[in-house]
Amino acid sequence: MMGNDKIIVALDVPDLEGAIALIDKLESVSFWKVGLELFTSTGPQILEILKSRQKRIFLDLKFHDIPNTVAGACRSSARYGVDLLTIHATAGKDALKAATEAAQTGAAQAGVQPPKLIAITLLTSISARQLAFDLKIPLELPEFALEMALMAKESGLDGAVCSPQEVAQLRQTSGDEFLLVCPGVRPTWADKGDQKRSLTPSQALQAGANYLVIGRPITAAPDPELAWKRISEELN
Ligand SMILES: O=C(O)c1cc(=O)[nH]c(=O)n1[C@@H]1O[C@H](COP(=O)(O)O)[C@@H](O)[C@H]1O
Repeated sequence: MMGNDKIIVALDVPDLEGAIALIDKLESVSFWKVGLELFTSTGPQILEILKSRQKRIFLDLKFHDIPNTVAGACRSSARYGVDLLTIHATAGKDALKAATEAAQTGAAQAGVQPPKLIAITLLTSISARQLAFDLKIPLELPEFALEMALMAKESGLDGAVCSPQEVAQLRQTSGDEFLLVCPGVRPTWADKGDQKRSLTPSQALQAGANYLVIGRPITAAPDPELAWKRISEELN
């Protein structure tokens, strides 16, 4: 299958047992995302399990703190030898720069490849209305996402996380080398849940995403294998 190496499946489950069951069930998934729920529960043990199965890892801990603290977190994360790592762009330029350097340092200390550090532009669960009325950001949503991505790029990050609805514009502005990862992806037959700015997997890839992050449409499906197969087939 061609399309499915571009899909990162979100392992959003509460414990190690549930995670292992999914990894074993979805054998052909090669790239898994470990996020706040699972990592808080299991710690690095889940990373060891994924590595022992030769899987690629997106460690999505979405750091958002002062420069010194995010740098420390990125240094520690990079030692695990993960492939992708996230930080919020709104932590600011100094934090983004410190994080970039620290990720390199941590990886070098452990003798592993440094992760690609990518910035969250604007969470895909936020609507244009919420951006304006709750967060009081006086910019149009696409412009805000773009500004965050450009700041991340200027600060030396490898890429950004954005919704599929902004990815075409970000691709056009940030060039071919900048990694663009899109969560908030929904096949036509799946529930939107809390995602506000979604497109289908094939639309998101056509718009310029390097990777798609998909969780519940696969992991919460009555038959996760079937859902995974269906999505992979829709992409090919
Ligand atoms: O960093 C992320 O991966 C992320 C950023 C974002 O803006 N929106 C977003 O949904 N995510 C993650 O992507 C996954 C989406 O999961 P589903 O909505 O179940 O497909 C979750 O694990 C989120 O934590």
